[in-house]
Amino acid sequence: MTSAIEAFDVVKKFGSVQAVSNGRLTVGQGEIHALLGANGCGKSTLSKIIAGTHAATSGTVLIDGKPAAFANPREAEEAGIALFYQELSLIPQMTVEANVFLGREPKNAAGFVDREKMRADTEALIRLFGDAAGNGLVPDARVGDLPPSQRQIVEILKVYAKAPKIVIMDEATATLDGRQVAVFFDILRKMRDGDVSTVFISHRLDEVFAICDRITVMRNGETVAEVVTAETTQEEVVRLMIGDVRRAERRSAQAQSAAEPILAIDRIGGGRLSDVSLSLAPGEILGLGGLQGQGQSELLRGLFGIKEFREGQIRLEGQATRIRRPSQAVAKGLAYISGDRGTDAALPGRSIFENLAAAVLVSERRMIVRAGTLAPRLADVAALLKTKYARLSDAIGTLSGGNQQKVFIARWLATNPKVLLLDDPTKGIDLGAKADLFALIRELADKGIGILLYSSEDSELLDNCDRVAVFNGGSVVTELSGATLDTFHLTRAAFGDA
Ligand SMILES: Nc1ncnc2c1ncn2[C@@H]1O[C@H](COP(=O)(O)OP(=O)(O)OP(=O)(O)O)[C@@H](O)[C@H]1O
Repeated sequence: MTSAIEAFDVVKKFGSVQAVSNGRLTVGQGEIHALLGANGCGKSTLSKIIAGTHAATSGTVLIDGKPAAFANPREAEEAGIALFYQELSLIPQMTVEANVFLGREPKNAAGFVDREKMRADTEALIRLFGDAAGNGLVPDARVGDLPPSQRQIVEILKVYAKAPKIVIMDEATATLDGRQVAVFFDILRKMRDGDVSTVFISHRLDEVFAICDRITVMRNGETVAEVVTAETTQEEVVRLMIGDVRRAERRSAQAQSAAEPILAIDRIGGGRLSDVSLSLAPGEILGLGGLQGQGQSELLRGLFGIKEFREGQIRLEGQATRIRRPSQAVAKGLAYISGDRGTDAALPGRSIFENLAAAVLVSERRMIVRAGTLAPRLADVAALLKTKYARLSDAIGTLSGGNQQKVFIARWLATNPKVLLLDDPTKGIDLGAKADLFALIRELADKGIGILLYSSEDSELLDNCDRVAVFNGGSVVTELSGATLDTFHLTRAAFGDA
């Protein structure tokens, strides 16, 4: 029997970025097939090539045994392929029915949009979800008024409204609750019975093992394995995802259990976060791990008062504390550094000196300073960071990204913080600068500062943290230290198999 999808030797370059270097995917008719791999390994790119959203740089895609060269998603759709977009494609100002049938509205004999049919068909689709659709999900509801889970259901319905033969579901369950996921899986199985083929992309191993017949694993742009779900284990699949990694040398965990925590957070919740409890010892580097967007940045931003938590308690050096604004956080000895330098940190167009001075001015509540008194203080801190600049009066933009980031760390050091909140601080900086930064971060920890570090790169956490709390769906699913602080345990917990 010919396969529904057969893709091989697929290469995709975006400029100098090689998103897919050797993609391969074979999906049978009436099969639910998982495409798995770490963040950024090329899953979305490969599936968008199959669905006609991207043109491959080279390679072969066969649909039902015939070469597919779709010029655009519309042509792929006409060939029976429907893609669920990770980044929702709905138009919030329009109704559910208008979104579901956008661009494909049913017409009556006179050639006008057949509103009754559109409504009836939308109702029938919503009924697929039964009670799990929840209140208010009706054809004439405005999509922008629906909560995220119902918007995601509308996106799913939009896919099935096309009566596709091949469906690509990219992170389609991300905001669904447990009952909605169960109903969605029933729908997937019914479609499978009707010979629809599904490519199922998910970061949740339990879902993959619950619903998928086979699993293709990608790593760094390459397909590395294809396995039959019933013949493998979650542990085996995690090993395929991470490949051969030599165990990182572990620094011996410092004896911190005796020390009173410098920061303790208890059952923090609200927004993406739910029931997060953590404790940070002085001198400790506590990593926040897991896949991107699982609540790590929200926690750091909340601690810095950028957005207040709805529930839970924070204690700083044993004292219950509320932090409503960044200025309060600074006054209490917290410092926050984000890797999004351009948006969060820089005073663009201003001098290195002004950028260095910003944090001191906030923490000391000073409006006017004489450069003469501040300059030596800040120059010392900058020197500590091995920052390479000609003059403090040069514009911040004259420094490389790595050196700019050092400036942003340096300016907080001048305020003598107790806790450093590092939010993916090395994003986009080069390897040498990273090594300098982490050496500095460890030096600061050795001075007794407590450090919370979120990094989107697992290796940074494994190489630099004393402990790592792994986030999944807004909660801490496990804490790794000592013998469990390795790639295998981190990946496994991040994918929900704690
Ligand atoms: N339009 C683009 N331009 C430049 N680079 C891109 C583009 N799309 C993807 N990339 C890069 O290609 C690589 C693969 O990305 P892709 O989105 O396919 O990964 P993924 O496995 O789907 O990741 P995730 O699990 O995070 O969704 C990444 O390094 C990404 O930054």
